[in-house]
Amino acid sequence: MNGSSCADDGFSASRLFSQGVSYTYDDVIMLPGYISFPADAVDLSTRLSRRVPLSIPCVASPMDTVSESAMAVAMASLGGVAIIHNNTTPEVQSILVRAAKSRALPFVSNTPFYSPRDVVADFGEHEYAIVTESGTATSSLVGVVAASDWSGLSNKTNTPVLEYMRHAPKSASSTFKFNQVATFLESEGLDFAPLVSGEGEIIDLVTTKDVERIRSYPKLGNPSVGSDGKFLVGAAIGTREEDKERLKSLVKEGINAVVVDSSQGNSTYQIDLIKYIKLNYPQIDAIGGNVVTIAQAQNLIEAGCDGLRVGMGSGSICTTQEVCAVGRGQATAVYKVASYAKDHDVPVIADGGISNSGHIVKALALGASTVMMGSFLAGSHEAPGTYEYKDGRRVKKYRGMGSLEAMTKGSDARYLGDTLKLKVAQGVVGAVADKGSVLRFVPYTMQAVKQGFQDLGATSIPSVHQLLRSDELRLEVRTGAAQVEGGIHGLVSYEKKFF
Ligand SMILES: NC(=O)C1=CN([C@@H]2O[C@H](COP(=O)(O)OP(=O)(O)OC[C@H]3O[C@@H](n4cnc5c(N)ncnc54)[C@H](O)[C@@H]3O)[C@@H](O)[C@H]2O)C=CC1
Ligand SMILES: O=c1[nH]c(=O)c2[nH+]cn([C@@H]3O[C@H](COP(=O)(O)O)[C@@H](O)[C@H]3O)c2[nH]1
Ligand SMILES: [K+]
Repeated sequence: MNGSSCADDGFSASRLFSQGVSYTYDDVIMLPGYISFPADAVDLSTRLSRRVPLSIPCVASPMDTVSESAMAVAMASLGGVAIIHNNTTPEVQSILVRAAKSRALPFVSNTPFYSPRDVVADFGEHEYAIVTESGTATSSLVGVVAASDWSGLSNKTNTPVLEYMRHAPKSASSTFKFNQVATFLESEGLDFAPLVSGEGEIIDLVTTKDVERIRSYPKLGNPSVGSDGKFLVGAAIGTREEDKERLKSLVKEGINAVVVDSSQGNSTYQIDLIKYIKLNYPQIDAIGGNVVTIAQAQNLIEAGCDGLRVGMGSGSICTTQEVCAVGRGQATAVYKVASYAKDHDVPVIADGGISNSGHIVKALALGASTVMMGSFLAGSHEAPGTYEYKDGRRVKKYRGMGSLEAMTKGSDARYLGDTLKLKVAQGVVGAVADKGSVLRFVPYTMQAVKQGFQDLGATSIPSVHQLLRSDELRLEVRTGAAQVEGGIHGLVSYEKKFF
């Protein structure tokens, strides 16, 4: 044979990933395809698991510095989903799910509640407080206090709320969508309004500032809403006997999917639990993991899982590969597991190691249906915790769930009093830079992913999977020098702005 053909250019994934080398996203590069459509024509809709559709392939990781109620409502508003972490009591985790499920707007204000008889010692950073008969969300609304009302008091330590609150404020329905709330505040000429549910529970307080903030972000697409008409919310559980009780209360709160959280999912504990979930809660999608091999995936799929979480040691805070010498390069892991899972109609979540939009394009092109992110979302406005300053930079704490600090946190008996008497960490505690709101940077990230798909010649996630399976997708390994060349290099200084 003379000359070269297209089939000689680059490698198919099946060939590239069968040479005994563990590759990660940065090791590989994809060769461009043919463009016959605009980037905006790319459709990123997908599935988290067998029966949970999403309009964007983004999942917030079940970590206590990433996914609580505010992340859940923001991700669902964007068309993604968050998995509420389980590093807390079942009661608190259920409250976090309920708070997300009860909202229809992409924010949670954490406005405090007081009774009229209370004396406010410190208003903190809050702008408003809600006053109800008994000081709880479920008793009747009597007023609202603004921080300015409180700060103007001459005798703060002796004045009950009743004496300076604003009486009987007009409230809006907690089921109002963003535009309805905006119209309501405008037409009533209000600066704020409590949001009240049909059952009379006070869900939150919305202000014109919130409306302006949300308006300044890119327009929201199709939100993730379940058959109950509420935001899609997932939750994580462990594999202990007591996790069955935890699951029971999470199901009561209406979770749409449960993630069985473990670094090594191929265990008798997880297999038994997945079977238990499928038997007792057939309506809930059960996501198993983590796995990085076909054999692990096979066992969890046989147990009945509806989704698979792929990644071991690839996370930014992970030390598993260092500590246990077990894991796999993330590109290889995603490709191998997805190649097997697709034959069983089980979507794959590429978990960990995502630090830019290119990694998301690669994960999806290698067979994943979604990506799960920790550090990428942790510095956001919606992540739990408050901002601090480190060396002049605004940062938020981000920690591994296998870090000593997370393992010994408060009430969780998962590790305390365990058979494992000597605790060894598999994660670290760190901090990530302030990234602003996920409502702003996730849409830009998705636009970048669409541009990557356009370059590949794929109009959707199923279509990029088709390119992969037909061997039309061509890849190569990048040498160290090629990786340097692919990054920013040779400049005396530069400013990197993503959007
Ligand atoms: N994706 C990754 O690479 C990694 C993730 N992590 C995260 O850290 C956290 C902790 O992970 P793991 O330590 O793997 O948690 P785990 O709960 O799966 O395992 C902890 C220990 O308990 C044992 N165990 C679990 N269920 C049991 C049962 N019913 N009876 C007796 N023993 C049982 C396990 O075999 C293991 O020794 C998770 O949030 C996980 O996602 C940790 C390390 C790596
Ligand atoms: O080895 C580990 N030790 C840990 O303490 C730990 N905590 C989380 N994870 C996993 O990392 C994922 C998030 O990774 P990224 O920050 O890279 O998105 C998460 O989604 C998890 O899969 C851990 N892995
Ligand atoms: K790592």
